[in-house]
Amino acid sequence: MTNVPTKRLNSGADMPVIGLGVWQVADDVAADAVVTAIEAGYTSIDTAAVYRNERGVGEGIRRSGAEREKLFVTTKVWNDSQGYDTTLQAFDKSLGRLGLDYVDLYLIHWPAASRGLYLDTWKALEKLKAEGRARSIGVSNFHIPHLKRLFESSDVRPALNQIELHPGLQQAELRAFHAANDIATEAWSPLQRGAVDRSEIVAIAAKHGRTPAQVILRWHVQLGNIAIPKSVTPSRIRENIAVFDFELDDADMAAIAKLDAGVRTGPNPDTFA
Ligand SMILES: NC(=O)C1=CN([C@@H]2O[C@H](COP(=O)(O)OP(=O)(O)OC[C@H]3O[C@@H](n4cnc5c(N)ncnc54)[C@H](OP(=O)(O)O)[C@@H]3O)[C@@H](O)[C@H]2O)C=CC1
Ligand SMILES: O=C(O)C(=O)[C@@H](O)[C@H](O)C(=O)CO
Repeated sequence: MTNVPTKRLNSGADMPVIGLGVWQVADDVAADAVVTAIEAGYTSIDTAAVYRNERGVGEGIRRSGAEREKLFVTTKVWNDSQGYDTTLQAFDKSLGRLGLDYVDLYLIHWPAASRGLYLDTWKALEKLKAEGRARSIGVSNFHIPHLKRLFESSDVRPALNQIELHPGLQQAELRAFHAANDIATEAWSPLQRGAVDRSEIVAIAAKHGRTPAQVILRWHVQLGNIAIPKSVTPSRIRENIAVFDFELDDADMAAIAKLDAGVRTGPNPDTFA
């Protein structure tokens, strides 16, 4: 069983640097994946209302027998629930589906700026944090102007920003902004949706006797990112956290830095609503 190191968030919470993602996973499969992951040593699970598998995640948590306090559960408010009252209602529904009485992290899933509601949504998250029902609060897919607007309207900084981030989209400017403002960077699609077999990555993997996915996840860890690789394959679930007993050297890190192509696999946060 692997022990996953944690990162201290500005909320004071310690978040595992690798967690399990469950986008596009049905309830029953999610439950099995969560059990496998917890048995392998994961304590962090990333879901969202829009994934429609919060019930499965909750079921997996209960089936695993893990103590609630040892787990770190993240969920997110979807775009069509943005707004103060609607976010509070969406949160209650998420908690009900998960079968939990708090989450460790609640995120605004997308800024959806054209809806003009993310500042109101943030106020709702502040209330949930004050009540202890969301132990940390944060955002996802926010760009620097979205974050600056949030800073102007609130003294509570997001604990993290969950963004698309992988070797093909390295987000240097946004990561530097996070670092300067004590916001952790969390990488979604950290494996570029499974496109791990680039020749440069394969060569580094061969050098270390590791898999390409492990090289990419180790790269995230060494950059200081939190990563949430998704897998429903038990061997891969285990593989993806076995990255704490080797190190990439400067040449490896430089070779991966060169793979940045600014290419998104997902929507553009400036326009997605
Ligand atoms: N905030 C946001 O807007 C978003 C958040 N997310 C979150 O991030 C998580 C991860 O992102 P996601 O888009 O799922 O993509 P990932 O980059 O995690 O890639 C997942 C794909 O990689 C495959 N895979 C997993 N491990 C390995 C491995 N060791 N070797 C080879 N292939 C592997 C999986 O296959 P298999 O399962 O068959 O093993 C799956 O096809 C999501 O599940 C979700 O929790 C994702 C998108 C947007
Ligand atoms: O998976 C998520 O968390 C997302 O928000 C995205 O997948 C998003 O829903 C999308 O890609 C829509 O095409």
